[in-house]
Amino acid sequence: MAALPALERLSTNKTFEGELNKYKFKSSALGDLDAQFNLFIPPAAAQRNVPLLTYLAGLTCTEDNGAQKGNFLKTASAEGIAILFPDTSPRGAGAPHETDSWDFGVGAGFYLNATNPEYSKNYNMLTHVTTELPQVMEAAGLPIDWSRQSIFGHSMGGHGALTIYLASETKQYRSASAFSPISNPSKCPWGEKAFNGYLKNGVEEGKQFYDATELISKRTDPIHILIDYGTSDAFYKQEQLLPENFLKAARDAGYDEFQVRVRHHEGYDHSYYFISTFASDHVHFHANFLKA
Ligand SMILES: N[C@@H](CCC(=O)N[C@@H](CS)C(=O)NCC(=O)O)C(=O)O
Repeated sequence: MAALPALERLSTNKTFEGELNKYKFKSSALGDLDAQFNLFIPPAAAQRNVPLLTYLAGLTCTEDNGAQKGNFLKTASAEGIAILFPDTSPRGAGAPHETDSWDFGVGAGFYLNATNPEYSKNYNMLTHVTTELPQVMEAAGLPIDWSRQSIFGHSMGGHGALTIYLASETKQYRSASAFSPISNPSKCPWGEKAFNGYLKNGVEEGKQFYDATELISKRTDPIHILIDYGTSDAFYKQEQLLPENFLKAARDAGYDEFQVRVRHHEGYDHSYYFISTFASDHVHFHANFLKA
């Protein structure tokens, strides 16, 4: 196996008695392009390795949106949980149409591994997030307890968190949560565009491997999922999110509200004002499982 790439630390900021560090490394999952991520380390890491919560951001975002505007760090500091903030796509691949629109290509990797040969060298955010980042961080000796991981995200990142959690046969993550997730991507315009672009067999392939509503129908074991969305979310109204489809599939699969909780909130929209309002609920939710 090739040697793991070194991490270069680009910045460090003390915050809530912990540290937010930004790193860069050469990512083989993303076709040897430079990749960046932020990592919040809570003060408890001075005593012991700490659990890791991975936050996946939405369309047009980078590793900075969640770290700067999510309002997760105060609760993560108090709970003794690290948070990993990956980027949302490869940068600089030069793949066809990757900068033509904001909902495909750069800033819109959809947390899958592309099978269309035009994208498969670079657009492998699934491997980047679930395998490569943990390996690179572990090799760098960062103070993480790798047996304790959970995952959450927003919009496209909510789709990523739910699908990664539900598809995982290795049970890498103990719980998943999402703000305003794209919950049934094979039935909405954002998902159809992504699947038809990145995947050789288009929406059919997406439906099989990367659609939370489809995936939950195939699960029977205990799961832990929390979803929040706002009723004034313009993308919800445009039927890009379809959380009702996911809820119905979860109930049809026999999951009750203790295993799959979907909450709607009057008047809230799709923005980080919504996310930051419910941020601490999500970190506490994951703490229940990460610290069990
Ligand atoms: N650029 C889009 C909006 C994209 C958008 O709302 N992205 C969400 C994720 S789906 C986001 O988090 N944006 C970055 C931010 O609010 O910091 C538009 O013009 O409608």
